[in-house]
Amino acid sequence: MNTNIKKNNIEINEITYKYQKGRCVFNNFSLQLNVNESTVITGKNGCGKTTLTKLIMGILKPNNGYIEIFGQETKKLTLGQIGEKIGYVFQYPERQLFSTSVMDELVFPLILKGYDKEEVDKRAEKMLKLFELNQVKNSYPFFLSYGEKRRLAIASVLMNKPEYIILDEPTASLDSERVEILSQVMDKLRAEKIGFLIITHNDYFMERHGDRIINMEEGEIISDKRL
Ligand SMILES: Nc1ncnc2c1ncn2[C@@H]1O[C@H](COP(=O)(O)OP(=O)(O)OP(=O)(O)O)[C@@H](O)[C@H]1O
Repeated sequence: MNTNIKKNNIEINEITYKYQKGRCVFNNFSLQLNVNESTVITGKNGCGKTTLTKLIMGILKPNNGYIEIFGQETKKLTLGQIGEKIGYVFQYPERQLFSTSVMDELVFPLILKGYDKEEVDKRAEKMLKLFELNQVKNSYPFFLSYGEKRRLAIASVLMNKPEYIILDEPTASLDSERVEILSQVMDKLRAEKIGFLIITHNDYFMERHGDRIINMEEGEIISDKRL
């Protein structure tokens, strides 16, 4: 295979996954995602969408088969190495917020990695403005509204400038105005050739952002089309 194609792919190859206390979610499941594209995955609750994203991020490990991101097998990478390349916005934003202020939530991970404080602060200020979080910048993330938490979760993932972004139900609890703000940020990222994997039930969002739309049912792909 051409190595360039491999490098631009997330390759999910014949994976089987069963939760310890649950049924088999995937049985011999394969899928290739082009990281320069925006792919939407949709499907009924419980069909395995979130499980798939967690498998790609290395949070869950397949029982059989393998997953490669940018030409490297995820089982040979640490969670941190995967997170450097792929930004993951959780379905429930409170699960990814851990700092004591909104500003810290944005800057702390990058400061820990040794980035220049001035540059990080500048990037954070841009995010606060973009996601309308300026007024709560000193608040404890735990006390934010659900919509604010979601916007903060997305902003903190973008701070890292990932090459690919997975968004699990990004429009849940955002009003239409804020869906539009998010859409415009995503348009800008697309212009910078950043691809997405978006899990959504929102038809408007799907059509606006999907180059490719995959419909799943019980751990299987039932349709896969390009818009
Ligand atoms: N920790 C877990 N332990 C056992 N079973 C689980 C666990 N998490 C999810 N499941 C089951 O695995 C299946 C797939 O769940 P998953 O959350 O991936 O679906 P989904 O398509 O993302 O659903 P939703 O749209 O509701 O988020 C479901 O039957 C679910 O009940």
